[in-house]
Amino acid sequence: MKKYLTLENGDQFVGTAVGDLSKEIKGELVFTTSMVGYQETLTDPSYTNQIITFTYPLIGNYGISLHANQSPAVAASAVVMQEIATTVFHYQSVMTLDEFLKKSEVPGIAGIDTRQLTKIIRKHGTMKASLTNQPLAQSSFAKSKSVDMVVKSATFTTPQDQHPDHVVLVDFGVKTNIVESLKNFGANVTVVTPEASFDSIAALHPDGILLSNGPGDPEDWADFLPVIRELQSHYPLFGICLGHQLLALANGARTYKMVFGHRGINHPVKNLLTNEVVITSQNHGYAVDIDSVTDTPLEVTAIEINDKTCEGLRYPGRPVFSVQYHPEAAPGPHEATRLFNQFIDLMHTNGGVKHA
Ligand SMILES: NC(=O)CC[C@H](N)C(=O)O
Repeated sequence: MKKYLTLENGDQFVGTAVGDLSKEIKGELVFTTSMVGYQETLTDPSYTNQIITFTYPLIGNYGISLHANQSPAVAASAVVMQEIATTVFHYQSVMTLDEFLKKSEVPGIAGIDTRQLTKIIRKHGTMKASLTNQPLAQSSFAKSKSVDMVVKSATFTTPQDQHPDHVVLVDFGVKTNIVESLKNFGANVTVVTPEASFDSIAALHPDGILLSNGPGDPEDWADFLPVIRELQSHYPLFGICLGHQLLALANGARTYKMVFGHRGINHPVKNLLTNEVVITSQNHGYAVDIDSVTDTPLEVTAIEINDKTCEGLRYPGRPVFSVQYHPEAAPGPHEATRLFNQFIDLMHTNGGVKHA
């Protein structure tokens, strides 16, 4: 069965339908250069409402495991591949990628020249696209908000340890491995939604606050910025990806939409304080305007080597910092995992008490 991928600029690709065969969708077309980790990528909530193109030519060859999901189901709207593996080899595999997509009711298209498609996205930038069962004579791409801001309403805690560091994690669409990484470093985690007020967070007696990753335009979260301003003056705070962008906005810096973003697992980031370079996992389409940080109380601590964009911030004099990349990886290299350690250390030094 054929499937049609139509881009906002009129370009059209024809391929084979995979996953949910009947479903037709629209979304923002992006590409990731990750060679592995398709299951983690597809279930990362930051990809909500996006159509993911994998630049790696063969996807699905080690199947789907019960342990790799970053959220309960596939979060991306659709997937574009050159070739989808039908024969799967891995001892933990419980189903094929095609079965996983079908189960998640997510459509896909295979047999696409993803190299040509990626060149188009790199030239014209990420754009809206649709996946349909019939060729589109003329596609209509209504102006819409970047994503529907649907976030989980559940608040959960991990079992109490004897002396746990208590992290309150504000969930804008968190990846499972951020919660797991905090737990691995001995923290007790309570997840709250961005509807939480400062008082309701303070009532949980946190030792530290984590602002999570999440989909969409950071400017859509303006209502939560006053809460961040209060949180950062009371608690150690760590922002990851969207959380980093929100920390910047809360302090008066600006964000902007990048041409095609950073999505991959080998982005080199230079720490400006130590001159050290780490290879990082990334998935973002917006960035903090590095020049706009100058007029804020924040300091830029890291840049992406290739395009010199802002990758890290800190608030001098306060135990508050953030990174644009994903230290929890999943998928990706584990070089930056120690940032969780740094966060735990800040909570210990600070003792979770008011620091302002
Ligand atoms: N991974 C994320 O948190 C992504 C942040 C934001 N939605 C962006 O695309 O820039």
